[in-house]
Amino acid sequence: MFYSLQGEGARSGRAAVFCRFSKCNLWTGREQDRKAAVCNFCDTDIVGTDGQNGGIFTGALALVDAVTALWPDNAGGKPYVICTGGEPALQLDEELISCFHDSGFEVGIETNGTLPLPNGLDWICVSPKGSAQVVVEHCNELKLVYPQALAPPERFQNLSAENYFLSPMASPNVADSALDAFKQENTRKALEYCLVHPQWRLTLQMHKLLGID
Ligand SMILES: C[S@@+](CC[C@H](N)C(=O)[O-])C[C@H]1O[C@@H](n2cnc3c(N)ncnc32)[C@H](O)[C@@H]1O
Ligand SMILES: Nc1nc2[nH]cc(C(=O)O)c2c(=O)[nH]1
Ligand code: SF4
Ligand SMILES: [Mg+2]
Repeated sequence: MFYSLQGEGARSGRAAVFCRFSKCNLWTGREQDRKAAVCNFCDTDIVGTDGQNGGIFTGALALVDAVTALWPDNAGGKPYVICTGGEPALQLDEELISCFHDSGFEVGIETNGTLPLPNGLDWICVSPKGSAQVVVEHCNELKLVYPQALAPPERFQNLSAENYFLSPMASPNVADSALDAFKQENTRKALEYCLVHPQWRLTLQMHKLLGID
C-alpha cells in the first residue's frame, strides 16, 4: 500500500492510497510462467504480501485502518483508495467497500474486467488483457494497453464506458521503462491510433515519468 498520485487515465494527478492485492487470475506472477500467461506484460510484482506496508489482513476493518493511516490528516479533499493488484476482484467484496465508505473514502478499482465486481464501487477502470473475455458490463474508463495482438481496440469500442483510453505498453521491467525504445515505439503507435480514431484518448503512465510509485 502506498500514497501517490493516480498516474493513469481520467483521474490522473489525483492523490490516492493504492491498495495492491496479491495474486491474479491471468498470470501466476512467476517469470517462468510469463510467456504462457494470458497476460504476459505485467509491470508489477503481484506475488506475496511482503511489499511496502504489506501484510495479511483478516478483516475489513483492519485493512481500512491501515489504508486510513496512509491518508494525510486534516488535508481536505475527498480521501480516495484505489484497489489494484494483482487482480483485486479476486478478493474485494461489498463489506470492504462499505467499510471504506464508512471511513469517508471513495473507492476505485483497477481490474482486468474478467470477473464480476462487487456493488458500491465509485470508479471502475477496466483494462482488457489478450484473449480474456471482459464480463464487466459498464465502466467509468476502459484503459487498453496498446498494442496487444489479441486485444485490438476494435474489440472494445462498443463496450459501455464513459472514457476510452489507450495506454502504451511499457516493458515489464519497470526500472528501465521510462526511456526504452520499446515504449517509445508503442507510444508513437498509440498516438497514431488516437489521431485516426478520436473515440480513443492517449494516457501516459505519469508516475513512471515522474519516478514515483
Ligand atoms: C498491474 S495492473 C493491476 C490491476 C488489474 N489486474 C489490471 O490488469 O487492470 C494495473 C494497471 O497497470 C497496467 N499495466 C500493467 N502492465 C503494464 C505495462 N507493461 N504497460 C502499461 N500498462 C501496464 C494494467 O493494464 C492496469 O491498467
Ligand atoms: N501512480 C500510480 N498510478 C497508478 N494507476 C494504476 C496503477 C496500478 O498499478 O494499478 C498505478 C501505479 O502503480 N502507480
Ligand atoms: S496486468 Fe493485471 S491482469 Fe495482467 S498479470 Fe498484472 S495484475 Fe494480472
Ligand atoms: Mg502500476
